[in-house]
Amino acid sequence: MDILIIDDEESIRTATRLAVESEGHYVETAENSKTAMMRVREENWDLIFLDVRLGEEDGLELLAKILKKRPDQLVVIFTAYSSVEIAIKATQEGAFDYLEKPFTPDRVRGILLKARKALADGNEIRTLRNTVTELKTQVESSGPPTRFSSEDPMMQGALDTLFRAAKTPASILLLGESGTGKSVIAKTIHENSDIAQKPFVTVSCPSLSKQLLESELFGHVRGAFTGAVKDQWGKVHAADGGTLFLDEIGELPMEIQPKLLRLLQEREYERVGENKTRAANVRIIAATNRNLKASIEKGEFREDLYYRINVISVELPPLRARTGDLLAFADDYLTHFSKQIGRNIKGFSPAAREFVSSYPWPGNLRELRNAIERATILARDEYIEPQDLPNRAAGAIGTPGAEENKIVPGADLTIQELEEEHIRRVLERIKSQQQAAKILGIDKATLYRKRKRYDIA
Ligand SMILES: Nc1ncnc2c1ncn2[C@@H]1O[C@H](COP(=O)(O)OP(=O)(O)OP(=O)(O)O)[C@@H](O)[C@H]1O
Repeated sequence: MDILIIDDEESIRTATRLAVESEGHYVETAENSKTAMMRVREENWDLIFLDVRLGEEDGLELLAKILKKRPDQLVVIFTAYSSVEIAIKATQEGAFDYLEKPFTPDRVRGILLKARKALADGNEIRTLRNTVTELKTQVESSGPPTRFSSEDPMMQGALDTLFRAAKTPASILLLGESGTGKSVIAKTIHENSDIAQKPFVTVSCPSLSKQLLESELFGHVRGAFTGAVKDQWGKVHAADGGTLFLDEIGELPMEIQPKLLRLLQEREYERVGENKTRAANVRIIAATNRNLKASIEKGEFREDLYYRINVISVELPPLRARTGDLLAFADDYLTHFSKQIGRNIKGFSPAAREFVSSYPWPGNLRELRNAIERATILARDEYIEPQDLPNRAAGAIGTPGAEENKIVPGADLTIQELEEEHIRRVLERIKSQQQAAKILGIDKATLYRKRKRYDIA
């Protein structure tokens, strides 16, 4: 584990360092809260030991700051013998455990074991969360029928290229705004390929930490990192002979990019913590809503990797540019959802049709689909009316009933509605996901999950 010891007394720093290092962990120390916070901001620490009294400074105040920055951080508080109240207060305020001074190496060992277990459990929970996201995506895609015809020349060209490329082993890069159907197309390309009988495996690049993502892709061996309690194969192995779909590849951390490049160039990879080189036999389809050329310029994406995945690249136009297709999608969704919930909705009123055609649908097909599903449930009559469509859409074209102004703290809103609207507005203003996540006080992976949950483009 990587461990930070924060104490103003040199003797305690040294004693703890020796006890921890003798167990094979990496240790750094800090003697005041300023240095400590700097290291907390810069690095991920598996465990932090923190003295409750840091000279003139209050260790509990520092605890609060650390947990604000990193809510899942494990912090063990050093307390003086018999100050039980402080130990209780610290654990109530989020400390993982406490250690009474003077302590024995055995007690430190006990805490290290407990921390290792907690980290392993945390990793498992994160992996499970990711699996749930995947399953949700699968359930979502088993919804309404998919339509692969278009009135729009750009979309026709894109579909033509994709269906021709499907039969070849070439890597494909799908570009387009969120919700334009990149994941659905990736699956369809696989189903129309010669390897359709083999697995189709998705990796969501932003939804995991760098370390978990690397292990998710390539697998790991026992002991490769904290929480790697047994050998595990990755998704490259799971997709053997089939297609590996890298969703949101623009979010792939720089450190993993050379490994993906090697996978594409040499068809080789290694599991994390192992030297044995393994052969990879997968076809890669990647998708992103980012401008990868701009990412290259900013030094966030490798140019050589870009050229490797860009063999066949296809841009899916946003829904607002496919006006000729809008109503066809809306009708498909309506037919599907009214059948699903057993309602006999005959169609859209002329005003609702006008509405659907003129709203820009920034969340693209995903937003349209959700709006129609909701309208099918809410419709009072046999025809969908504008007021059955979401308020956001209504507000956008100035229809009475717009409720934009009701989105204020203290109004009749659920916390979720408030959160959704806040995230939406920050993202409308701030284009960089990194910066938006910073403003919102969450990490990029959490922002990604929330965007998916609320269908925010
Ligand atoms: N060809 C299609 N026909 C009908 N509906 C579609 C089609 N493609 C996508 N959709 C609908 O839009 C939803 C979003 O599609 P998808 O997840 O593929 O978008 P995406 O571009 O991958 O989004 P993101 O960038 O956010 O991952 C799907 O769940 C589906 O309901």
